[in-house]
Amino acid sequence: MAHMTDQEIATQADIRPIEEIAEKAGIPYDALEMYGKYKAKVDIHKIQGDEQHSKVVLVSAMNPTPAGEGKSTCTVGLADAFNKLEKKVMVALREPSLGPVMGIKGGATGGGRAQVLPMEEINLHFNGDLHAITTANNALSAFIDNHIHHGNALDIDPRRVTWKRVMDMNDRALRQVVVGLGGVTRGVPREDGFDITVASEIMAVLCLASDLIDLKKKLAEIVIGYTYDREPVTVGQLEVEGALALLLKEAVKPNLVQTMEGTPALIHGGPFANIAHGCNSLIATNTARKLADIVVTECGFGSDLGGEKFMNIKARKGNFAPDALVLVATIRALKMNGGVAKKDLGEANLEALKLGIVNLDKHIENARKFGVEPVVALNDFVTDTDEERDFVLDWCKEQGVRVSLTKVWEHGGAGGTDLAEKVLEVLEMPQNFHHLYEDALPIDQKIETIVTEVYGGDGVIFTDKAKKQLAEIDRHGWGDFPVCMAKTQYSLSDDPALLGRPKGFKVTVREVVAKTGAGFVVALTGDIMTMPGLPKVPSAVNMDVDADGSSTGLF
Ligand SMILES: Nc1ncnc2c1ncn2[C@@H]1O[C@H](COP(=O)(O)OP(=O)(O)O)[C@@H](O)[C@H]1O
Ligand SMILES: O=COP(=O)(O)O
Repeated sequence: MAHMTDQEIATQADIRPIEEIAEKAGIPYDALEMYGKYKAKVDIHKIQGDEQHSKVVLVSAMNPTPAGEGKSTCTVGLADAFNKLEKKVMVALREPSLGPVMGIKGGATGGGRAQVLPMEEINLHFNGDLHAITTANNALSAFIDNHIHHGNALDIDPRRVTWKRVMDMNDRALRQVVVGLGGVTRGVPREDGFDITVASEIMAVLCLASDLIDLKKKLAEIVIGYTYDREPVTVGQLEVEGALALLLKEAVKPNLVQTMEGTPALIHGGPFANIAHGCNSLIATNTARKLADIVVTECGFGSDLGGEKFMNIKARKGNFAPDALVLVATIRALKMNGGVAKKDLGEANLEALKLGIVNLDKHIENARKFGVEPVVALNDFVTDTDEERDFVLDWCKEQGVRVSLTKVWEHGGAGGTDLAEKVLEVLEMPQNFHHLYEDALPIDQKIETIVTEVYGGDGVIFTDKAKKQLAEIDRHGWGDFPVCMAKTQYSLSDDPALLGRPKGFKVTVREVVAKTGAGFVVALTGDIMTMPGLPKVPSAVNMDVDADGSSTGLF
């Protein structure tokens, strides 16, 4: 299998009609809205069940290499392992963005023998949710500029429109643009810019809404900018929340697909975890909780990003708690955190491993800060050496943390049964989950808490701009919102070059932006960008499609 690509493996897999998968999941046929033979959307109002009976296993990771350490792969493989152990299990994943697909990161459907199917369709347009979110976001931009053009009754200051256009592609050329050029018939000139769709507040609102009506309520509460008197202007004041909800009425339904071993999977919502909250939707997770005894779900990048935001944002707003946390680690990521250059990560290097393991140590500590017991999944690469594997396994045992040499990429569910057994031990333990901070803590202190407790930093430097924005947030009464940190995924700090377990650093917060529809405040740190750029040689150059529609190069 080593010579086969993920796409080749997925294409050769035995895929079942989606009705069979729905039946296995306990989803009634009349709740399905078919999207071809192998995909469907689910009408959640036709799903019965008690969410509280389900156990939630969250899959996070250590700080990753640019390729990713196998969270999606281990999420799928662990669920397949539970399936092999005859547990009633479902997977809840985020859906891919075309930015990383065409760029460098790849898709979000797992890998090897631990993938969700149909991989090509999921990684390209899937059921159209990302396009619907892009359209709703940009329709709002059009409504804003149209309002300003036609008399501006709400007195919107064109210099203070905070709502940005989006595109689901990495395009640095669109980070800053000017719209409304060409004279009086073409609108009012103003600066604008594009974010990538997965950083849109529309995405965040869709992921945190409980249903379509709640979505519409959250949409109405989005602040799109400020008046000349610095007062916030909302979507509700533009009276377009109904139109936006209409554009999203299909996208708000979760998508049912399957793993290569026939385990039911709900894929819905796809915010990145470095620039957004990095968790799939509450609708999908709660639907899975109603249907399955165990839900395996993932969050982006490491415990410092997706993990922290799952605990402090998604679990808080969803009023539930994770029952176990799987920390995916790889020998290659440990070596990178021990100072090995990316090009040399394939070479055995025990010394670097000993240095880099401090990064994993911090992520184990982070899990326990939330009162959630971690299980380390050492995601095994065929290039790893026994000496390296043994060092990590022995180290974990010395630290008193459960660890499993996980081979789901190579063997599917059969490669994850040891991991599943260890997770089951944790699921038997009493739940001790707690948030890191209470709602009433001021925003700046929430940020300080995250930086010192989760990142291991010494404190926060707020720019003058951020300080002014904090004061405005307090003035408008948004201080109770949780915080969504926008930070590099490579380092615990805001400096991507600081690997391992940096100490004595401060994080610089350059901007603090209230997302009043989603109900959180985004703190932009370091040089993080909300519109990524493409690499010099994007993955796109390896892609092709022939006359019968069969594609190549989708990793
Ligand atoms: N154990 C493994 N051996 C080889 N390749 C792997 C392994 N685990 C993951 N991969 C590959 O690494 C890439 C990233 O995996 P993915 O699960 O998407 O990571 P993440 O979700 O953490 O970003 C995928 O191409 C996948 O096939
Ligand atoms: O938001 C980032 O998610 P991954 O860790 O799955 O790339």
